[in-house]
Amino acid sequence: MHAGQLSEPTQTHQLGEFRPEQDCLFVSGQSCLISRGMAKRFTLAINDTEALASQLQQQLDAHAASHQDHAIAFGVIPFCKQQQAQFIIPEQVSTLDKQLFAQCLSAQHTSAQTPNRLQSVHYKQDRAHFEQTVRDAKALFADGELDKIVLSKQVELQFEQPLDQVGVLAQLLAQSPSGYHFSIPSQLHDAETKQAAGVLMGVSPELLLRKSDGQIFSNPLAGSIPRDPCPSVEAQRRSTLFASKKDRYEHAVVLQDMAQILGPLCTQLHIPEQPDLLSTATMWHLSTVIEGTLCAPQQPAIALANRLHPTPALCGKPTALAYQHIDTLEGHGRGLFSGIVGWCDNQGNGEWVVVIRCGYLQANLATLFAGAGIVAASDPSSEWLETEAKLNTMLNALDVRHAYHLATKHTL
Ligand SMILES: C=C(O[C@H]1C=CC=C(C(=O)O)[C@@H]1O)C(=O)O
Repeated sequence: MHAGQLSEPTQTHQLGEFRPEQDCLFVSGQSCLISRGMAKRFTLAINDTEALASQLQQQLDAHAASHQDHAIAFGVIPFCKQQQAQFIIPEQVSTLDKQLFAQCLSAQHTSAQTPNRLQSVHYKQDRAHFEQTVRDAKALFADGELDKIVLSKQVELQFEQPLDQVGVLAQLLAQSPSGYHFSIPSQLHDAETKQAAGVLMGVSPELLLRKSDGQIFSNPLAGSIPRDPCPSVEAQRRSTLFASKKDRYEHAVVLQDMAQILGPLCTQLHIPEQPDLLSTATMWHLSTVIEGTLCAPQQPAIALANRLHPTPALCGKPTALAYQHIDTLEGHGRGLFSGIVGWCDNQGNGEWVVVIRCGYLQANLATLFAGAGIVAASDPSSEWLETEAKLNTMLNALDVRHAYHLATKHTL
């Protein structure tokens, strides 16, 4: 594997079956990093970045020494710094071309699978509650305490039969040609609590950090508008988003925070003055590509990513205060949602993206997550609609978008 980036795909032969409950997938650009089997599975505390980086290094070095190989770990770091990160060092890792992997997955999926039939929808936080939290947050802005807070909801979708996880992943690949697809076997909290196992699966549009040869890259997103099938409406939405002072502010707060953290760690840091627009299959976002050269090129990617996480794209500003308010306003833990997911190796390389546009899949249950950045100019109803639009990535992949909207008509 070349420093910090997924290497050119090396494997062109038949991949064999991908089993989401035990194999890991991380897609970046045209390459997929795919694991087979678990050599080691462990959790690590994340509230001390130095300790996290050195303990992970020990695990990777031990694996590399016993296998006379280069070692890679896949990991998920939760939103809350008091919880534990989950890591898997696989028995085998390969890189594969994305199109080829998508074809293998579709071929694997041709067996007579029944469609996912939605039985019920349960909001952990319904529309009235969510909009009230936005109003409560706005009162905090008025007091001058906060600049920004990200508020979120979780929706539980119960199905008649166990979910066809391979089918959901195949759909994510087919429907979202860009973005960072991931599928990681994980526990809802951490391996210690022996929670029912599940799979965290989705396609994140947001790169938190990639490290390559002492260079770092990040692509924070903040400020959003849903896409529209009609080209003229779509053009109007793009210009509305680009010109929106509220969205520009939401975005600027993220960049300021990242510049404060990365600036002292870099000999040069390039942050363009104006954002770009980035599209996913369902949303437009304000987007900025950040590039920097590290003062200490040997700093491991995991340490940099854990230092940046959570940015104000997922938490708020000031971070600690926003975090406290999220805890009370949302009223339920986020767990792995709005954490970070990615890979790292024993040479300090790695790539981490934020855990959004995803779901946690367990047997007949899919728990989906969506959040929205709230600033003083936010409108509660528009923010709710933004979170509904963000759910569409997973609703499309589960093939229940229509059924979901019928079931929740009264909330729109
Ligand atoms: C929290 C989410 O999106 C973040 C990433 C991009 C744009 C965002 C926004 O405009 O609010 C959010 O900060 C989500 O998709 O659940």
